[in-house]
Amino acid sequence: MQLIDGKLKAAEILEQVKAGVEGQVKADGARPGLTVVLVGEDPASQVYVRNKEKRAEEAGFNGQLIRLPSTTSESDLLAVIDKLNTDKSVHGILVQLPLPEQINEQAVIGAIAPEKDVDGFHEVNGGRLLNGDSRAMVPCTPLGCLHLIETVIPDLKGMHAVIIGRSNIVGKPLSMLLLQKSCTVTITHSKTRDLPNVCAGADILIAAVGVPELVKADWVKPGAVVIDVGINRVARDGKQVLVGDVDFDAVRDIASAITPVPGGVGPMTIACLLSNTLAASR
Ligand SMILES: Nc1nc(=O)c2c([nH]1)NC[C@@H]1CN(c3ccc(C(=O)N[C@@H](CCC(=O)O)C(=O)O)cc3)C=[N+]21
Repeated sequence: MQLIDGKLKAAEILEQVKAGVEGQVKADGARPGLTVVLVGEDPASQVYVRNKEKRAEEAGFNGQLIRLPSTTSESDLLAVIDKLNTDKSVHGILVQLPLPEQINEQAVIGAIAPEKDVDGFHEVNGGRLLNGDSRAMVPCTPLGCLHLIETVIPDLKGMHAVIIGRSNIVGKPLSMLLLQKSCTVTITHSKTRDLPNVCAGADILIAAVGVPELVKADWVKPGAVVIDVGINRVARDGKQVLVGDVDFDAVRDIASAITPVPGGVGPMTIACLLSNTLAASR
């Protein structure tokens, strides 16, 4: 079994992005800028946002974090986004999800200028991805998954990819990326009948449901490539640990290659975010 090292691949991408950022600064004197908007104090969000800031700084971006109280109204948040949309020093805008319940997420995402939507969540970018339009800003986690898959399978033509999870941020966009690479794509979800058996037909199995260690050994075809998008905090022996959606210890000897959690898809998400931001600044 080959361990797919997301940390290493992410570091490679970040080196390239860093060089691109410096090139961009020399070319037009302006440093690419990423603004992250964090509403409320969700502890997991705080960790992610801090990681993003760190990586952005290392890669030479102008990073800005806007913290707003959890009581912020939708119209106040929309006003902040309006300002960022017209600010020429801001090339990428990321509004950390989830948002507090008084705020409509789709309305907020739809208010971001599509060319600054480095998450790729705006409906214009979703539509472009669906159409295979190269102007699409592609969501970071699916893009990171694709890069990791391509490190072990350079030519994806005709491969059967099975995705567990149909979310707007992972399952659906990833299905479009893999279809574009001429995979045969199956999207499964909570109502799928005989899920283990469907998964066992996969050459490439991607788990993105948020159920700790759902995927067991007999769900995996021998030699399959397994990508674990899950990040679940669970208690084990009185300690908090991170586990994925795949039962790693059971599956590792059946798969030909597998991503770990942590150190797999997570670091790739951040690397792709910064690569999207560099592209936005161009
Ligand atoms: N608008 C928006 N865009 C996002 O991209 C977005 C978001 N909202 N909300 C939350 C999720 C989650 N997310 C992660 C990114 C990196 C790691 C990551 O680097 N994880 C490390 C471990 C981190 C740890 O130790 O907790 C790893 O897997 O190795 C995890 C999770 C981005 N998200």
